[in-house]
Amino acid sequence: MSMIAAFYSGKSILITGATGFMGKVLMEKLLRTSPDLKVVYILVRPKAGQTLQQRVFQILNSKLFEKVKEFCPNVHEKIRAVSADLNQNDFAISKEDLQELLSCTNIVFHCAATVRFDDNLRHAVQLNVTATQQLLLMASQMPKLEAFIHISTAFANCNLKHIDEVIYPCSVEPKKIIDSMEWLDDAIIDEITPKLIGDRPNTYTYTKALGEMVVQQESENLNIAIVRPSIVGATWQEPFPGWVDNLNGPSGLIIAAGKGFLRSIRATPMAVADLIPVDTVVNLTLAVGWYTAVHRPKSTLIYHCTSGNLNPCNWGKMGLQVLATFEKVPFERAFRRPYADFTTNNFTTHYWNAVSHRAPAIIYDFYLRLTGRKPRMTKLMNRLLRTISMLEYFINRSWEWSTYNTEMLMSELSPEDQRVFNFDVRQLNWLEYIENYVLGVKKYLLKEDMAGIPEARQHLRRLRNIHYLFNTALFLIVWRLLIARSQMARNVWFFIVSFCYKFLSYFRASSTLKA
Ligand SMILES: CCCCCCCCCCCCCCCCCCCCCCCC(=O)SCCNC(=O)CCNC(=O)[C@H](O)C(C)(C)COP(=O)(O)OP(=O)(O)OC[C@H]1O[C@@H](n2cnc3c(N)ncnc32)[C@H](O)[C@@H]1OP(=O)(O)O
Ligand SMILES: NC(=O)C1=CN([C@@H]2O[C@H](COP(=O)(O)OP(=O)(O)OC[C@H]3O[C@@H](n4cnc5c(N)ncnc54)[C@H](OP(=O)(O)O)[C@@H]3O)[C@@H](O)[C@H]2O)C=CC1
Repeated sequence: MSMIAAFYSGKSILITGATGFMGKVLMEKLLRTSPDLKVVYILVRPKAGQTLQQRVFQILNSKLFEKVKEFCPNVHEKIRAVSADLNQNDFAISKEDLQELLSCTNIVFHCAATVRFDDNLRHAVQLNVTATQQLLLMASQMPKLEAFIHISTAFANCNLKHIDEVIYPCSVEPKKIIDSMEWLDDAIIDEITPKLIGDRPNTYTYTKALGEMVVQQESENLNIAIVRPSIVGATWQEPFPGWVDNLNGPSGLIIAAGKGFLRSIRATPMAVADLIPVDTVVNLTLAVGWYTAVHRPKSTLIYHCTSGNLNPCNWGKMGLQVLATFEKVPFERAFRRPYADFTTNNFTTHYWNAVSHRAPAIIYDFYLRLTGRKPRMTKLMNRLLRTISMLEYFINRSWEWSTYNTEMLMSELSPEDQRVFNFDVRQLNWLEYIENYVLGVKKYLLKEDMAGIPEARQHLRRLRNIHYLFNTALFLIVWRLLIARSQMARNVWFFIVSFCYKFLSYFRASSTLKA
């Protein structure tokens, strides 16, 4: 019997960010392994014209939740969606809901965050710092609370090269930042943002670091732990391999490469690709929840959920495997045949951006205009290049994360728990994982049917022929122009033609002699 699964039975669990990538997998695993839990409260906001109920209904009826329904047929009854917006004061939760949350919650998993790299500081602070502070305040009023688990990121301190499982202070106190957001106007905030974030690449990593400091300040009153995942990718094993439902991290770029838009990217092939499957993160998070509640460690423990020091894979190996998988399972309706390469300096990056990204987009838009359609490729390509520029920081560096606490926790688990809540990334076979990831992107993100593969192959063959035709035509045009304008080109041309003629004559003569 799993001790962790038994621990969550009968418990009331509060999850923020349950509609997000990680939150959904967390909720699924909890319900599947502990179908006797009392209730899962999820803080949800209405979004994109959908009510809370519609959002929850959509999630529970998705492919991800198919398996859980076998273990927990009354899954709908176990979930209680509470209307809440973490951008609002007191989360705009109704008094009755708040009362119920405060009096019943046993465990809190705080996953909600803005993960956008380009968010303005005000919004990132509101969600990643102020909302964390408010949630901790709520937690301090929960008499039955056993553990509060905060999800941070391994990149919160990406300005350092070696990162330990400790909280590193930021130069300005989070309380001061929160206060200043109240009275500073947007223009001034934008101006001071680069100074505040310092040598971090974006507001996301900075505000996640501030969020950790807020957690630390509350750690005397509460039983808290922090989980720091690195780049969270598709599921490895559970509930099935390859599940992914958003474009964050590598997923968006896998699509861009598979559809033939992405041709080159500035990346360091030998840099460690510190990817971690989402189900591994969830297993560790649930184990941390159990350990924190049952063992009540004296201080706030931080757990790195990373792969680099235990089972490293680099971007070069990952990129090659992604491309190899496109050969087996091509994506449908590609713009060009999938092929991409890494560049390593500014000059080649700009060159290939112009030649392989911008020029084909301009040509295609010209073709769209000619055929009376609206041009769209240049806009799409600009967006892709902007996305790449935001991710480049993470694919050109390597970090070392110590995993002492995570390994300690692994050794504390029973063999059954090590199996059910497996977070031992040493068992991960990267080539298999990446292949399943690409397949998952095709099936669950692009919603493409495997039956369409022959048609996709046929489409790629057509693209190859167009490519050859285009190159030949381009060569002939350039050559014709050169011959018309330069004596030297004419001389070279006559030399090649006479050489070919002599070679053919010799070949013909020698074959006649042999006969
Ligand atoms: C040797 C052989 C070489 C072979 C090479 C082969 C290449 C194969 C691919 C290899 C993959 C390499 C992958 C490297 C990836 C590295 C990732 C590093 C991530 C570090 C994570 C740090 C850990 C964390 O804690 S953060 C959590 C993760 N967060 C993110 O990833 C957020 C990133 N996204 C953003 O910040 C924004 O979305 C942004 C700024 C990128 C774009 O903002 P914008 O306002 O322009 O767009 P959106 O409104 O968001 O969306 C517009 C449009 O674009 C689509 N889209 C969104 N994100 C992505 C994306 N990442 N990639 C592609 N497309 C994206 C979105 O759906 C929208 O589409 P619409 O159709 O308009 O709706
Ligand atoms: N994905 C990754 O690569 C990594 C993620 N992390 C951390 O993991 C956690 C989960 O990330 P992930 O699942 O990928 O992120 P997602 O963007 O998929 O999910 C974010 C969640 O936060 C919720 N949220 C955002 N704003 C609000 C709001 N104003 N009110 C209520 N809820 C809100 C979203 O709700 P809604 O659906 O309504 O938008 C969503 O449920 C985050 O803390 C992130 O920092 C750490 C390392 C890497």
